[in-house]
Amino acid sequence: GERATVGDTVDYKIIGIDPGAGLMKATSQAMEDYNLSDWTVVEGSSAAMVATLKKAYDKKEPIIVTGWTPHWMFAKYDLKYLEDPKKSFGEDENIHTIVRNGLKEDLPEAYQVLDNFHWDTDAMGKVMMDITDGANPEDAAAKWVEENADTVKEWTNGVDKVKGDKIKIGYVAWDSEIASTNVVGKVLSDLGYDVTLSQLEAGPMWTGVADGSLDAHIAGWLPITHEDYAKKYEGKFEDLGNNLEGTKLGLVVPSYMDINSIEDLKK
Ligand SMILES: C[SH](C)CC(=O)O
Repeated sequence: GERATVGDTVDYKIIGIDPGAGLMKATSQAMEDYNLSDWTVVEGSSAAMVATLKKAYDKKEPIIVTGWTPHWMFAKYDLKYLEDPKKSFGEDENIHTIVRNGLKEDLPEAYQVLDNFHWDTDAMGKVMMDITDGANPEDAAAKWVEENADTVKEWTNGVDKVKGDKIKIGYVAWDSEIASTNVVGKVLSDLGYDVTLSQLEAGPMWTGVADGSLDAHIAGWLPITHEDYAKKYEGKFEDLGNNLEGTKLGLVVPSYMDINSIEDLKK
């Protein structure tokens, strides 16, 4: 019979992550832009997506997932982004530090550290790799902080220690944000804060900073990925700028698949 189409080989499914992620919004945009009406994007979680990827990859089976950089999966598996000629996934972006209004007055030392916090995809990648290799996030963060004292010093230089002030930082269980939030949490607790890291979905994370129930999150994928959240809460948070540059979103496949563009899904 005729050659199976790409869709046939993956049951017309793209393995996605949590529905609140901007990546999922961009993926449905891509479904529209490339007329992939007979495809479905499976909602789940970042952890479920990588588990499904591993299962297929270990058996060299076809699979298409929603992916992003930085992510440890690119170091662990031989993967490639499908080209996105219609730019449904936008361009490279940055991750911003988002804090509640009033934080500067209430917790000036934490505000200063959050404003100074900045690192790169290599640094984040190290922490992510340790976590995926079995370390618990707190230990992986403590190890990185110990091994990168000079970088941490840039963030805390001239900032006074505090005596147990409480601070609550929200994050979504994306591998990148599990890493960054545990590193910042460790630095703040070394400064004397009583730190709570609160795992939420993306919407409630933004809502929490806007209504003041969270002091901050360092998971602001902007300008496009989280534009809906940033617009919805405009004026109700302070954007302290980039804590990491050069992120990317898209559809990701193992290199053993002979497709290279989202256009190829039409076949
Ligand atoms: C999944 S990326 C870490 C962020 C997002 O898509 O909202």
